[in-house]
Amino acid sequence: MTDNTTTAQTLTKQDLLQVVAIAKAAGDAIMTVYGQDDFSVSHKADDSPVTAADLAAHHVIVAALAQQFVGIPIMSEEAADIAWDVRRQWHTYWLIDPLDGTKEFIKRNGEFTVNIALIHQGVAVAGVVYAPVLDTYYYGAKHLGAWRQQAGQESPLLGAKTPREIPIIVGSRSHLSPDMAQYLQQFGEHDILSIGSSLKFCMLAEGSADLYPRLGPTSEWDTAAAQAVLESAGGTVVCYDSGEPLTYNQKSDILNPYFIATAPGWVKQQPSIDAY
Ligand SMILES: Nc1ncnc2c1ncn2[C@@H]1O[C@H](COP(=O)(O)O)[C@@H](OP(=O)(O)O)[C@H]1O
Ligand SMILES: [Mg+2]
Repeated sequence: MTDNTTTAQTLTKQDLLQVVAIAKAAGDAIMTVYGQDDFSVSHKADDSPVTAADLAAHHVIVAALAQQFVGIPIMSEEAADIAWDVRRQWHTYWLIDPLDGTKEFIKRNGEFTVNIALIHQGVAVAGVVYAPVLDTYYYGAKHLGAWRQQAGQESPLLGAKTPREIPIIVGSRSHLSPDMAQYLQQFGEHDILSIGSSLKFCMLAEGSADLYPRLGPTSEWDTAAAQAVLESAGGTVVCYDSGEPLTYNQKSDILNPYFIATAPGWVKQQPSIDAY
């Protein structure tokens, strides 16, 4: 695919694997910084941390996407100052978070990801999530399906085989909101797993967790790629207030509303009669 007539509908599996290769190149750039004894951390205007790794990955991705998918606009967390009047005209664009989970990167716990999403008419239609330390790729497109690749082996993402008796709920390692505890009261017995970055969506897609309620702030680039993967695997991501799918580029504000992500096949268990 080499021209700007490309739309989400014509993205092929080969195109998707090209984006996987771009994510790998960005991951390599991140790992060069990760391997250094000391790297400096600065803070952006919103006080979120940024490192040389975020910027290196950003440059790798932007250069490669611009070369391989000519004419498709790009928005990155590290180059987000694009006027709403400009980007509201975009029907198709790349939305990237070169390093999601910067706090986890700084803590060196491996729970960070490279995220590249293709947005078409407000919908995250394709995405690649790469966790370099875990050597794991998650990728998918709505019209193609979703896959995980580990140690060079690709397998389809299908969620959990049967609903679990005790659901596994995932939350942020670094940003657990007070609203979350209240929300969780509606569930009976459940297990909670904390993990950084967009890996939470991927855990739903691969069936290692069931529910990801995000009752706290995220930006559109934090969620787009992983939402595309999860929905391509059969899961859902809906706004907490409206129950409508989480969308992109529909408002000038880049912050997402609260949302609930569910694994493929998730069915909320009704409280058993013993609970009364
Ligand atoms: N107050 C806030 N406003 C906007 N985004 C926030 C935020 N607090 C956390 N986030 C987002 O949450 C992401 C990390 O998610 P998690 O806590 O699930 O690991 C961060 O991504 P970055 O690491 O790319 O900055 C950041 O964008
Ligand atoms: Mg992020």
